[in-house]
Amino acid sequence: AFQHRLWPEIEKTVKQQVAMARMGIGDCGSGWQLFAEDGEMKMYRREEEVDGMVVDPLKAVHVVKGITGHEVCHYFFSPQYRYDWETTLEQMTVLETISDDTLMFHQIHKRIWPASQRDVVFWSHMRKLPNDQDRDGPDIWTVVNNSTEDPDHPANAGKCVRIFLTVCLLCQTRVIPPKDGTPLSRDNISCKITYCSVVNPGGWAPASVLRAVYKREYPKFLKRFTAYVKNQTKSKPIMY
Ligand SMILES: CCCCCc1ccc(-c2ccc(S(=O)(=O)CCO)cc2)cc1CCc1ccccn1
Repeated sequence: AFQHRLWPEIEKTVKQQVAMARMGIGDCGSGWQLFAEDGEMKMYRREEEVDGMVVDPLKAVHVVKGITGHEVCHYFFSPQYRYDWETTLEQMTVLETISDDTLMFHQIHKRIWPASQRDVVFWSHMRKLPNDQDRDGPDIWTVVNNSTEDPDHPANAGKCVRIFLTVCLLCQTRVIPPKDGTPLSRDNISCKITYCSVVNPGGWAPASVLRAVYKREYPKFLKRFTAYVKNQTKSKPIMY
């Protein structure tokens, strides 16, 4: 098939991000600190600064009943649903359809006082991965979003400060077949979600402001997004 100019970068980044997402939190010596918890959802961050800017890596793990990894990735990847669950989104444009599982986006996020407004250009790729741990286990699905350049949307040309991010959503479906051999229902499935992100906020923003924004926005985002997927799928056939 025709190779898009971004394909080598996409391949490399997906493999790298999936490997990192699969790594556990490890013991507390690994620098991961739990900063938010809500039921099955646990959010960790590492405090890191680059040139005095906060670029704290974030890793969230969540287990949600009644949905599959394919469904979670479908609603995360597909542009037509994004305004429904991404509350900080002011504008989203699909810049290029690279393939049916790879898109390029420009997003302008709502301004968060006192920092200046941010925007981001990134490619987004959705992929099913073989479950190499458990051969006959359900597949693993992932979406990787990674900042990229677009000549028509140069960084910091307008009112927004350009941010740079790498995001990996990794989903592992779990099926517990009913004892009595009845057909599978949503009561017998759950999805283990790992969400990893590293965001460079671009222009300078006070560390206290950034950390407060992330502490407030990330738990809200993951809870709202997963509740959205449950609600969208509850009366639809299971998409494995
Ligand atoms: C002063 C604030 C500077 C940071 C603002 C910022 C930075 C990045 C992002 C963001 C977060 C998740 C993605 S994604 O996972 O790819 C999904 C597609 O939208 C893309 C962009 C957003 C926001 C705005 C605040 C904020 C922080 C977290 C979570 C949600 N909102």
